[in-house]
Amino acid sequence: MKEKNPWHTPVTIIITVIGVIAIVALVTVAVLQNRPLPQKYKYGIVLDAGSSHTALYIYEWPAEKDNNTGRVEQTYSCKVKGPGISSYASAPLKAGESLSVCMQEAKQRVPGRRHSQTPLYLGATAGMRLLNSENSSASDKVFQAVEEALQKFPFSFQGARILSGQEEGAFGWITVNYLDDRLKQGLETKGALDLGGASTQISFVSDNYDGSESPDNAVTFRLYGNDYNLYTHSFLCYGKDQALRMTLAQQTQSGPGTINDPCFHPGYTESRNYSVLYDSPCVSDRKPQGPPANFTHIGTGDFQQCQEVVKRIFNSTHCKYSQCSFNGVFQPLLQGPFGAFSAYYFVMNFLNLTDTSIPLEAVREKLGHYCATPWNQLKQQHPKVKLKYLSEYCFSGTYILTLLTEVYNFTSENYPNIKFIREIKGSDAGWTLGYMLNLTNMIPAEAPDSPPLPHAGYVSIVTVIAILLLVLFILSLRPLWPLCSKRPQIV
Ligand SMILES: Nc1nc2c(ncn2[C@@H]2O[C@H](COP(=O)(O)OP(=O)(O)OP(=O)(O)O)[C@@H](O)[C@H]2O)c(=O)[nH]1
Repeated sequence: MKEKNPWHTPVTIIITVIGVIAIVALVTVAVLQNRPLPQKYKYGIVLDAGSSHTALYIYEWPAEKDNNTGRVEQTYSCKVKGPGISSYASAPLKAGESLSVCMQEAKQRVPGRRHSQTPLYLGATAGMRLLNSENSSASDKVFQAVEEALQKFPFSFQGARILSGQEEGAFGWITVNYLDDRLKQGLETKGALDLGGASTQISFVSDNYDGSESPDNAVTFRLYGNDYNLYTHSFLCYGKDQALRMTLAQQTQSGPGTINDPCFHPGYTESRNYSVLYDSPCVSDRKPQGPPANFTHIGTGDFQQCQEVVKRIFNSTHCKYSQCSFNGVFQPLLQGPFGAFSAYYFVMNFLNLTDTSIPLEAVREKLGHYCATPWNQLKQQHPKVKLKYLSEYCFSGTYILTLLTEVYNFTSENYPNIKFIREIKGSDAGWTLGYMLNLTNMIPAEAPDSPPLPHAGYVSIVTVIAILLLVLFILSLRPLWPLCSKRPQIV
């Protein structure tokens, strides 16, 4: 008689089939449930209303990562045609109109279904700070016009306001360190050096600064579980355009008809209007009495003399703190790497001086050579560069070098710690990203929970467990094995 194979009993077959189905179902559900969803994005728009011009930035981040950050990226930037909004004090409506081309572009770039949830911010910096201090009603009218213009767009407009110098410095520092992934990882931070048209900011963390000396320069943050005591200062009127006005004011104090300016190239001659030059709160109190309407601005192209003229706009005679940069402003010991952006980058990039491993002496020599280049020769060499920019690079380069080495006290040892940067990982260095991250609460105070397993890791673990279960299941049927392996006996 043929002995029945115990594997062929209906109960065993049913149990085996159910077990296999259960395991397959378990793996399938795990894989499907944890499959990465098609990415959905959110957007934010920030308008940087600077003294020299306005720029629009669009940022994008995966929708489900709101609170986890690390992934916000600039996807688009648009330079508004014309001057900064503070220049429209006498025709405020034009300030609003000037934004429309970039805003229309933003409307195209942000998907329509996201328009109403996309926050739109406008932050104004030193140009509006100066206008507000000089004529607050004119500044209010400019803001009113700008707000009315922005409200016409389908975004979620969150208001237009002037950033304080401290905010501008601190948000620039956040941007640089966020993009460098230094905050999330709790790494040593990078200082931020920002040179605008009307103000300049220096922000860094120093071990010898805890905010007790000169508390006005302190900003404290808790980001991703780490505490930071940031030193920051914004020098109003020390952006490169206003600094140029101040050096010209130094040289025209007695109201001459002609000035020989070492910061401009030999052969450069321009007629300038006294009223236009002194039409800024940075210099208006120094306007000479009864000057002629115009003066002739003649370049002599001498870097060393230019540096002497530039140095005169920094007052280092008084300091009530342990140490100061200038104008009696406290500055702790410089520490760590620095990112220098905005005009620092534009100017040093044009001058081919972004490589900070070049010894300072060689940088001075190069600048000396550049400043001495005749104006006509320079125009021929750079036919496509805006004449205003081209004429000012000698002054701007000298100003930057003087500010960094004579005022902030960078030396040959720590000058190489500076990196001149325009952008980091595709996002412009500047205050706008830090501002948006802050207003949208995208940088948590505490470190986010450790991330779950990556998808592939999760699937592998589930598969291994399923295989183990299958093996265990087979082993559990072991009592049937001897029967199964016994050769059927024929009686
Ligand atoms: N060479 C060059 N200079 C530029 C460029 N864009 C802006 N600048 C100049 O660089 C300086 C700083 O520009 P921004 O960083 O836009 O400064 P801003 O926001 O207008 O000024 P603040 O309100 O003081 O922050 C200004 O003098 C601008 O005229 C550029 O593409 N090339």
